[in-house]
Amino acid sequence: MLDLQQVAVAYGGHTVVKDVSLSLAQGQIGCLVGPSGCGKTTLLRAIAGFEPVVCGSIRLQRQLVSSASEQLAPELRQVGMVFQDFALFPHLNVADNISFGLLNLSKADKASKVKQLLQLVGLPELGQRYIHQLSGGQQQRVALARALAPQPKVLLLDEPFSSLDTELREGLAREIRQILQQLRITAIMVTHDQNEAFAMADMIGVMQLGQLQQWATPYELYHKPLNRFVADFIGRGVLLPGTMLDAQRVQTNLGVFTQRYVSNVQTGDKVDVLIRPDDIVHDDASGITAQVVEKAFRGSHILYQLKLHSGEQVHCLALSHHNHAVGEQIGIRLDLDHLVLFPRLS
Ligand SMILES: Nc1ncnc2c1ncn2[C@@H]1O[C@H](COP(=O)(O)OP(=O)(O)OP(=O)(O)O)[C@@H](O)[C@H]1O
Repeated sequence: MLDLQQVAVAYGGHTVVKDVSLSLAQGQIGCLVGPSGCGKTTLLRAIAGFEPVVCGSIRLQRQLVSSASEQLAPELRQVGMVFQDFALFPHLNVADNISFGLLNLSKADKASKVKQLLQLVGLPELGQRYIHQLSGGQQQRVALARALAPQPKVLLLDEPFSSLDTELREGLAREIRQILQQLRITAIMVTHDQNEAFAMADMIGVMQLGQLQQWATPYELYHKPLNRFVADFIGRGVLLPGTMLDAQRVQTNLGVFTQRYVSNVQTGDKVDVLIRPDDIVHDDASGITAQVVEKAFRGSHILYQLKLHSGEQVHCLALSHHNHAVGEQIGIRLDLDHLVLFPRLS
């Protein structure tokens, strides 16, 4: 449906997006994450047709829309956009904002379409309100309805929730996912927030310095990061030093761990083992202890930052009735479902 092959985009001869290949099937939602300046918005703008590609190709429903020699104008791509600042018209009411892009429709058809869209985004009563009379979350729903009105082939969302409260974001991301799934709209969203990406995406792309490091399902990305950058970027992972005892067992300061599959490592190799907060279980009966350095209450859980006796620090997600003070030693054990290892960079 949406297919990018080896896309490169440059500003004034300086390449800021390099060799990006990804694809989404009809109705799938993709998210792009990565540090500031890594090229996420530029890639989105290239898909929309606002930036030309210097290499590679972009296809929408098999139609070539961008290549080094061809460039379909943005207005001919049938791409919808939702922006961070909503970009709604303050002098128009909600209904008129939504119907703004609906050309060639009778007044009655426009009204019926607007009614249907307001229903879809959960604002059936608010058509006559002005934008300043809406909350941030409601404004973003209107922006979504406006982008969906012309029935775009693909919807692009550029940090659509970043000006909203944290508590609102994840809920709205899930809700918008349901709306898009209901319509089987293919969408791609840029975000800074991993939780938002996890709530929204079928596929997530992690970008670094203009390159796509991994394009995978949220599960795969979390559990099988392809490289250190992805492991480090996604999900509060810590890389704990270890030494391979043989091709499957690794010795660390938290004990010996066995991997089910033989990977590309040999006896004696120095490696780093990826440890996520949910891999470390708080266990009073364990002989291994660590000191609480910091704690963050998360309602049902507490996220502890712990210092091992060797000095390394790890995170531990414990049930919140296990409430310990900073400075206390607590028992821990490692409960790893599978090992993610990277050869140590010396
Ligand atoms: N119009 C422009 N002209 C020149 N360089 C630009 C332009 N827009 C962006 N850049 C540069 O291109 C690179 C990628 O920018 P881009 O906005 O795509 O990153 P991003 O990942 O979306 O960042 P952020 O998360 O901060 O929004 C950056 O180095 C940026 O400075």
